[in-house]
Amino acid sequence: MTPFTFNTAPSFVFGSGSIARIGEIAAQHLGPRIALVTDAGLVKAGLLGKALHALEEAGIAVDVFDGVVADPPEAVVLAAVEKACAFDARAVIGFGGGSSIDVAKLVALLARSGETLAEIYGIGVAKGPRLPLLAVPTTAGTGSEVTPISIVTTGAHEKKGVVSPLIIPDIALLDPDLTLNLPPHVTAATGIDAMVHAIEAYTSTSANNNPVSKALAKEALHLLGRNIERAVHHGQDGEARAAMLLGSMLAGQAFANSPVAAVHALAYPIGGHFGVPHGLSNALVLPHVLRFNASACEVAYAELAPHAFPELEGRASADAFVEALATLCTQVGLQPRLRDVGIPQDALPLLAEDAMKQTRLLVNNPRPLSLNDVRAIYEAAW
Ligand SMILES: NC(=O)c1ccc[n+]([C@@H]2O[C@H](COP(=O)([O-])OP(=O)(O)OC[C@H]3O[C@@H](n4cnc5c(N)ncnc54)[C@H](O)[C@@H]3O)[C@@H](O)[C@H]2O)c1
Ligand SMILES: [Fe+2]
Repeated sequence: MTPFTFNTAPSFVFGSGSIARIGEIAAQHLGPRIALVTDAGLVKAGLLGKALHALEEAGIAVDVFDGVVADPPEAVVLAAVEKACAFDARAVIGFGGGSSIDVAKLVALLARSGETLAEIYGIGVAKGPRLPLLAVPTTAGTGSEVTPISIVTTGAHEKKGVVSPLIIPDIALLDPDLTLNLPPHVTAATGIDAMVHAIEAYTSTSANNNPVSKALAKEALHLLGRNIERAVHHGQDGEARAAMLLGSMLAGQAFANSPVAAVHALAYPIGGHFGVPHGLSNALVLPHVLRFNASACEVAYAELAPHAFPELEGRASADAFVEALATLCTQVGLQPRLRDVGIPQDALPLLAEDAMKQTRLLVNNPRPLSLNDVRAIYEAAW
């Protein structure tokens, strides 16, 4: 067996109602002075109330930064770091979707290490140390609570990653109740993102693709594929929400160690230039990238098919898997074409050029892509 390394968050707490334990957990692991990073939508939705109450009960001083926006730009990260430093925070909580958790990771790092954001982009560049960090996901999508990744949008509309084991949270607190009121469209987009993490981790050509990631990817698809429609159409279904949250975390663990590839490389420019949510960006290119990859993934896609789609048991093939995914994206209400989200056809060459800059992801794709291939995929997706 090929040697490999597997890193994940050292501890996580999972369960309905577990947010009530945040005070006790923070007191034990984070200490009495915490910067909490979130977005205003979550505050408005009243999602923070229980957590803040529990933290207060535990005698913890909390400074809330609620300025995170989707696909967070650099300025938001810098503002959050500044606020945490002014408060003299000794630990950080990221509370929200991938955007809030990604910003929190960088706050924990930059507020302690003195490094600048500009100098830590890339794989394994950050030096640390960082402040203790707890992640509380409120979407079932990115798996950011267990990944070594933080994605930031630069001034040039490019989505850049800070990738380092240093920013894997110390603890993740996963309470599916927090996701019960997630709107259907966000549930759908984030759920498809999680499925893409599992698929791309499974077929990643990374030298560190490994049997643990593969096992996690299959289990993740099992949970996500069987529950995404229920979660979208019956948002208050606690069992479906729990399965989605667990599935997204398992997919996160999988791709944290066997990194994602061309679906993400082609999705990022869509988010960077047109503000299309990350999961929807993935869904828009997913069937087209997988059709391109299919000749190199006949076996792998056929292996995954019955995990995500029980109806494909006994008649699984790469083609059936790809078409079932395309159908699923429309069944959960996601727009099928780039034109449906307002992307003009003359923007496709720019998107293709930017996608080619995502070399850290493209190197993991099971079939190599040229600029012409990427253009053709965007054309097919338009
Ligand atoms: N770090 C990683 O490993 C990783 C992996 C994939 C994607 N990402 C990044 O994560 C970001 C996307 O994160 P996301 O898809 O979780 O979305 P998000 O954090 O951008 O949130 C999307 C929207 O959903 C709302 N929302 C979140 N939780 C809610 C809830 N429980 N109830 C009601 N509304 C809620 C938010 O207020 C926001 O408006 C992108 O920047 C993407 O590039 C990171
Ligand atoms: Fe993703």
